[in-house]
Amino acid sequence: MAHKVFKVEEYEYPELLPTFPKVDYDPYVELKVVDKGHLADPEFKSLFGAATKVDRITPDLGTEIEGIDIRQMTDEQKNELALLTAQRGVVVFRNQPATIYDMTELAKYYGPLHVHSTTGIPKDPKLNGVHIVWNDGTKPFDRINYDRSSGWHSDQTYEINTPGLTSLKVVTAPESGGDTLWCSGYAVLSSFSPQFQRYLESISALHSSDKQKAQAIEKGVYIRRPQTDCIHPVVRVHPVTGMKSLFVNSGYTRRIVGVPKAESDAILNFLFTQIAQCNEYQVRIRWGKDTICFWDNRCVWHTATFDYFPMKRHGLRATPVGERPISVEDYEKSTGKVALDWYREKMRALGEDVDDEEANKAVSKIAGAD
Ligand SMILES: O=C(O)CCC(=O)C(=O)O
Ligand SMILES: [Fe+2]
Repeated sequence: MAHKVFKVEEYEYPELLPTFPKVDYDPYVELKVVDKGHLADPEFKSLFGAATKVDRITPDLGTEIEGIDIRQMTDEQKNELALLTAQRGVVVFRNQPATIYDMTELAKYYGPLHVHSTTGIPKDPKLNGVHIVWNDGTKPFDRINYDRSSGWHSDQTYEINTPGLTSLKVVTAPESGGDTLWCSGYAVLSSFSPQFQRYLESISALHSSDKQKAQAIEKGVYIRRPQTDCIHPVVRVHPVTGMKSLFVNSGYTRRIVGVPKAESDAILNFLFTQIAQCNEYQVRIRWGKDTICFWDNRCVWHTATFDYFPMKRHGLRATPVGERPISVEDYEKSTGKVALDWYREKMRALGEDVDDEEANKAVSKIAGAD
């Protein structure tokens, strides 16, 4: 079957299509980033006070806010957005005239921008910190080779400082389809037994850009920074919420370090499957004209949906990096606080209590241990 041809000259945003310049970036070194969420009013008075509607899309993650133009936010509102996204995982704004230049300015408020080493960037060098999502709608989705579980990922976890408060605007959305899903890393972790959580808290994993680089080489794309791999704790603590989040993903996590390969494979496969299957901890957002979604890449995963052939889809992402992932042990040592468990905090907020002893007993009963 002959595929239709995409004509740049007929397209609305030709200047925002991906380019692959032959430039060399320096390798990343660790950056000190202090999260703006620390400065926020926990009651969100500035942000919610100015909003006309605040809707919790699911009980556990995703909030949609109406009545705010993100270009006009005060510093107080920006700080509250950081805290809200750290708590709710995803925050959605509709009808936003903000351009990718506005989104880039806002992202810089939160931290240094991540500059990608292989994916397409707009030709304006001022936008070299922008990641482009682009599907020209000329090729049907490859159903045969698609690895379903590998769709779920968090962004660029092979870096030392991994992305934090990320925003995406789909400037050309298909008429229907092309939704994005997010899943809560806090909630998935808390769904495991206390024993298994303790094990996960004690290990680290290798994250790699290997596959992304190999794909780029296959397409003849120039690699703008040498390959980066990094070892991170499997459970990281969000510095603002103090909550533990599961931090492995099928896109970039290759190996749990220091354990037999069979154990690493079994555990990673189990975790990746859980992420894809926990629909009670997921939210699915339909893009409309001028929708902008913010997510906290430290505590959610995301995946796109390829159901829109032969329509086009074009997204622009602004990505500030956060702190180098903090393990439970380091967090507790450096702050003197106990890292929090999402489910316990949720129950506490509902006036209930959860006893680990009880949970342990329940688990051993199910396992037939007594
Ligand atoms: O296209 C999407 O919905 C998400 C793409 C993505 O993974 C990203 O921009 O990081
Ligand atoms: Fe992504």
